[in-house]
Amino acid sequence: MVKACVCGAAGGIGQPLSLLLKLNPLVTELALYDVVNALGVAADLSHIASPAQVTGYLPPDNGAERALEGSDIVIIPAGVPRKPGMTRDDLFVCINAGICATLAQAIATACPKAFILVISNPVNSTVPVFAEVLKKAGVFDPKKLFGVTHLDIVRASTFVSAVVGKPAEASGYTVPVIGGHAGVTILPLLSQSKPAIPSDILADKEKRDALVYRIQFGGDEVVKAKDGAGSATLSMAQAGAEFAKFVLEAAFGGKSKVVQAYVYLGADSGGAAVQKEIGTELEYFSVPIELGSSGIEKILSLGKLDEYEQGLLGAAVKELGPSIEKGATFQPSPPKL
Ligand SMILES: NC(=O)C1=CN([C@@H]2O[C@H](COP(=O)(O)OP(=O)(O)OC[C@H]3O[C@@H](n4cnc5c(N)ncnc54)[C@H](O)[C@@H]3O)[C@@H](O)[C@H]2O)C=CC1
Ligand SMILES: O=C([O-])CC(=O)C(=O)O
Repeated sequence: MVKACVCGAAGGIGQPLSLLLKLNPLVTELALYDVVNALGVAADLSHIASPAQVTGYLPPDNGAERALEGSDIVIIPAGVPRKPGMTRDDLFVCINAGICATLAQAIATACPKAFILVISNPVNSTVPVFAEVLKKAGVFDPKKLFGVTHLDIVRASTFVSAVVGKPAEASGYTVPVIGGHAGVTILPLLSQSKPAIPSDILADKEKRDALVYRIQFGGDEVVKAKDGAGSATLSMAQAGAEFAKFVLEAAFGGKSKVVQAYVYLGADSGGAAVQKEIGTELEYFSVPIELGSSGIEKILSLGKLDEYEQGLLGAAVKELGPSIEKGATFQPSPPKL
């Protein structure tokens, strides 16, 4: 029996993400929480013939806590998306930090042992918000908190295939992406791609710059194309559902998996060795992790970065420091649920 809860389930990401979770055979109970339309989305999905029993919850009568109660995994795409001209950082002050703090508090009360997958932006700061609220409540488990950066990995794979000139499905490029989830903090390790990217592409600075830029600013490409109607929703839903599947298969299906996610590297996390590789004691970074039955089984080495990637690392670290600080020091005056 596996209970999944989606917070922000009626939104652009929330709806297709909930659909994909409804289709995941490991999920037997799916609770959908939102401040609007959660009951409608739940009724709609409940007509699909798959194992998960779907229920919807709105804020009245502690709806968030009732939705979260006993959840094994919570996936959070609640909050406001970007419009053209905005950075992800603008969303923090806007409202998302407060929403995240409120939901973290509800999780601490209702399902403190759940795996927590944070999609709400800016991930570089919202994950520290979650960690701080959970720490204060005495229930923080660094092995179970993930900033979802999986869309960057999905994009890297797709864009590399396009440059190499092979269909994405057939070529199956897997490119590790480390760092954070905003602009230059997104650090694709093209030199570690499997299969390897042809060396003439990596050696061509202009081609490599363009490829790296597209991966780092893929989110902006969608924000611009949607022209005021939000940011990536469908690709994010697919990436979020895939990442959730990896976590669930490792926890409940006996299948361990190595992926990258934005995780806590501070005290007692097992992150000291990777902090040495990064060259600073940043408390959060997207790093390769081995998933197992209790979440992060092991934080793994970044592997060898080539000279080009070493150059990108400096810029990523410089921007991440203040973003983490902002999240970690956020003083919640949460909106009413
Ligand atoms: N991590 C990543 O790679 C990505 C993150 N995002 C982020 O995901 C978030 C959601 O994006 P969209 O789904 O496009 O936005 P959306 O506006 O379509 O949906 C957000 C949903 O959250 C709900 N919501 C607002 N306050 C809430 C609260 N206190 N509790 C529960 N639900 C609440 C809204 O009612 C809405 O249904 C944004 O912050 C966006 O920037 C988007 C794409 C990729
Ligand atoms: O760009 C945005 O605001 C949404 C996002 O995080 C992405 O698409 O990577």
